[in-house]
Amino acid sequence: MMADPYDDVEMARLASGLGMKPALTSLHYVYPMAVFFFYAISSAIAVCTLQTDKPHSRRRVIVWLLMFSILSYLAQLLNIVCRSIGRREVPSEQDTIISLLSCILVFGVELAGLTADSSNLVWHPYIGSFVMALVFEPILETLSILGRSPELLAFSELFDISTVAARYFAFIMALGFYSEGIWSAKREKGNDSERQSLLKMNGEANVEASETSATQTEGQSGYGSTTSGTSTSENATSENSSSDNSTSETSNAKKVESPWERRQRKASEQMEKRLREKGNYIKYAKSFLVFLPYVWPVNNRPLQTRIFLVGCCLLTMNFINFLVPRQLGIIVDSLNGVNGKNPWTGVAIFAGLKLIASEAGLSLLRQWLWVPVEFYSFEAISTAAYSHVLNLSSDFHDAKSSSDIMMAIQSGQSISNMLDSICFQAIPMLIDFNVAFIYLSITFGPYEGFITVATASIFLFIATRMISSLKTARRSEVSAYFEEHYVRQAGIQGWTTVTTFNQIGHEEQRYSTAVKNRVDKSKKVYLGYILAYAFQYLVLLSGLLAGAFLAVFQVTHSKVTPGDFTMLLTYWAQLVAPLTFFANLGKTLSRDLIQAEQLLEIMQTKPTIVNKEGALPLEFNGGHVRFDKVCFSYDNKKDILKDISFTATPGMTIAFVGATGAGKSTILKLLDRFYDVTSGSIQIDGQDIRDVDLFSLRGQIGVVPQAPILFDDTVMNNVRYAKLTATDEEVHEACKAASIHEQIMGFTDGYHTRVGERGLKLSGGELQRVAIARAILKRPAMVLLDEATSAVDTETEQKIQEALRTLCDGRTTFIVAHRLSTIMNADRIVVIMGGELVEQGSHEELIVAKGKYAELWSKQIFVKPKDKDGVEGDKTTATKEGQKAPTIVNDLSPEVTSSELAKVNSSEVLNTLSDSSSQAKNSPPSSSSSSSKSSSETSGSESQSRPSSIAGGHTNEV
Ligand SMILES: Nc1ncnc2c1ncn2[C@@H]1O[C@H](COP(=O)(O)OP(=O)(O)OP(=O)(O)O)[C@@H](O)[C@H]1O
Repeated sequence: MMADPYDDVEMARLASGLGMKPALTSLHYVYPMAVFFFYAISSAIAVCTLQTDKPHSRRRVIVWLLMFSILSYLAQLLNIVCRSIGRREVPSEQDTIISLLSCILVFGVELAGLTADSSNLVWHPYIGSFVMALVFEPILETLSILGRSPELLAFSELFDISTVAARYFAFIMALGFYSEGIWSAKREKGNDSERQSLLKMNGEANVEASETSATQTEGQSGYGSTTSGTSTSENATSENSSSDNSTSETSNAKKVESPWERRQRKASEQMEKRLREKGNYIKYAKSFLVFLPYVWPVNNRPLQTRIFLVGCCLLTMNFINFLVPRQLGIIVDSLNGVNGKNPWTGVAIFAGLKLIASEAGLSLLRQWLWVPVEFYSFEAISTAAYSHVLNLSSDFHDAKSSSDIMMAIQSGQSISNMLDSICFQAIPMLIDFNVAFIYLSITFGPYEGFITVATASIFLFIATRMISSLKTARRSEVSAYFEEHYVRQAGIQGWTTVTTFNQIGHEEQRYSTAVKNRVDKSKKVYLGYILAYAFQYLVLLSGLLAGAFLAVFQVTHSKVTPGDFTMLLTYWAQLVAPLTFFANLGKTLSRDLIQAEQLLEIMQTKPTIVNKEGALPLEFNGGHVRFDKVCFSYDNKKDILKDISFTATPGMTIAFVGATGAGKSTILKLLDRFYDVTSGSIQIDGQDIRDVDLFSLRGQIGVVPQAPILFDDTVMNNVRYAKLTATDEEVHEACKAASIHEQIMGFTDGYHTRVGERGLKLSGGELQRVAIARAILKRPAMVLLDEATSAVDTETEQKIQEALRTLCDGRTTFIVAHRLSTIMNADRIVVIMGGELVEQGSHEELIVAKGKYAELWSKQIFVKPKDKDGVEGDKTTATKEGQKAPTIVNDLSPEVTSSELAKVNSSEVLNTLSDSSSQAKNSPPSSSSSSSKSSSETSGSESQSRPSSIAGGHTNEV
């Protein structure tokens, strides 16, 4: 009679006789694990180092071959099951079954990776796995055959051997097709472009094209498209990435982009750009080390100790998470009398463990320890970001919208979030999961361990796929949400316009459409999530059922106790949270990363206007200002100022006249060092302003801007902003000097009246006088007035002129002005045209010179005197060349106008001044200084009848 071929004793004898059984068993476990680790690690490295491969023309065939290999493992498994059913016993080849199941899982994961729609797939993790299979499979099969007696070969063994051989062949074919695809790609590369375009008409090439277009479509979505690191890296280093980006920009340009979409797209593009620059994720992540001093409490021992204790709490929590289900099992066993333990003691221990694991136990302690650390990093990041932004220069603030900057500063929170996700959730959950896997494998055997890992893998795979499939829907929902927000905000902010134009109905309609759109999108996303969660829980349930069936089988065969079964169920319930968390981790991390990226960009921006090392404070000595061949460009492309040279002696008033956009305000900004000159230099009392301490320079200069901006605070605090230590009396005095005191006292709450956002509740004239009061309170050594009286009527202007007289008295003053009354009383008038200084001199000198200024001035005097009602003439006058002429407003009264006219016509004046006219036109710096000297002398003599050069009280004077 033939011996039972599957007699365990016989098998053990044969195998152990050959010493191969233990080796075979180990290899059964080692093989799938080795393939899995190789695949996981090499894929992770490929993602981190932004590796990509070109689209492979044989990908589809390789997918089919891999699918065949997976089926072959399944066939082997079925073979074992059938054999066991035939023998009416439980399969004894536990290691073989686990190995086959694991291979199905590992190669199944690879199959999913191969079929994922990514054209720039990195191939070496797959090819390496196939090679490993080619190495392991023959060894395993040989050991397995050697372990059997040759005479015992039955049909099932022959089937097994032929299945392995077929699979072996499939792996070889897969490698062959891979190499063939690489070679043909190389050959095609050598072909001319004409032939390549013809080839693209073929089926395979079309697949390639469609795959590429799929990637492009993903790239086109641009903003927020980096939820998966893989896709980011793929897009980032794709050969076509630049064209992708341009396509993306074109497509984005076509549709109207909301500010939110723009922000997201830019952040995403910025992240991709930096990734490309850095070359891999590791270097990219390293750039975030700039935040380390804000996150890690350097030199703060108490906080460092707290962090250490938090780490201990987390580890203890892991241990408790393991003890709780185990204790429940012990209680059940003690109730059943299995372990002979006292159930009361068991319950008391259980209660203690639950208390420690609860929100009132370790969790409370951990949070209590962590709160100061969390607030430390929040405080450190926020203040550092705010201070950094305030210290950045004008070029940065010109280029960024304030809302973008504010959003970026707030995103400091996302750095804490990222750390929180990784340190307090991801790492502890990973530990929990591994402990569960090991403990369940030990208690219930490797099948249970396999079920745990398989369920987790399938769950994570399905969850991440579902989340990414909902990405587009979610994105359009957020867009719709912001659209709704903008429509609502626009309606409320622009309420006056809406009401004035009688468009309330239109706005209501617009808003209801936006809300409906958002609700529709939200419903779609909501349903998607419900379905996704249902599916994920089905997977978990299947795993739980499989595990439970196995455990019940083992309980009924007395291999484990009912308590172990209870422990298993409790453990499973505990594992759901980590799995759900990991499924969402990629999404939350990439969102936080994009936000942190915005802050990183700002933190890496360096101010362009900085103090030179060892810069000394400005030594002010009267205020002798010299512009020496100053050239300037905002963008280093278009010249705004060209070779500007002039000097101002202490106490002099210089007025700048010129067409709008000529560069007048720019001159004032250069003087206050908001920007540095491109070439040439600006000196104050012989010191180059780039060499002196920036704050000491600005401390000496008082500015009254064209459109002053006030804080939404009281009048008192707004004026006091110029000198925070000023007393109420000093503020009152400054306001009196600015002729605004009486008006302020007339406000409902006097000096404690709030001025509204940006000073909205004040009139233009009030606003400018408050700004002048501020400048007076500062008591600057030099004054810059940028159209300080542009927004006011004549009466107010007179009051402002009085205020300015107080401010400018004895101080070197630079004025950008459009009013004749202001300009003609200046000691020096500088005419700027298209960024060039075309002439300079006093009013009389320029009239005699008959240049641009005289032309303009006479036009205003002759053609457009102020009418009786006080209506001003046109602000701009077109020149013959069609250019914008210097803007001067004739604000002189008819009486003054006629006396000025008489002055012009008086040959006496002309004769008197004709000598100096030659010096006026285009005077070089040296002559300019002499001219300025003569001017200052003139103004000095004039100042006897005119106390201050600027104010002078033109009505009296003329
Ligand atoms: N921050 C900036 N960035 C880039 N270009 C700028 C910036 N500020 C001004 N410009 C450009 O520089 C030129 C000169 O501007 P500036 O404000 O000095 O003119 P202006 O003579 O004072 O005009 P206006 O009389 O209208 O105030 C203009 O063409 C303007 O568009």
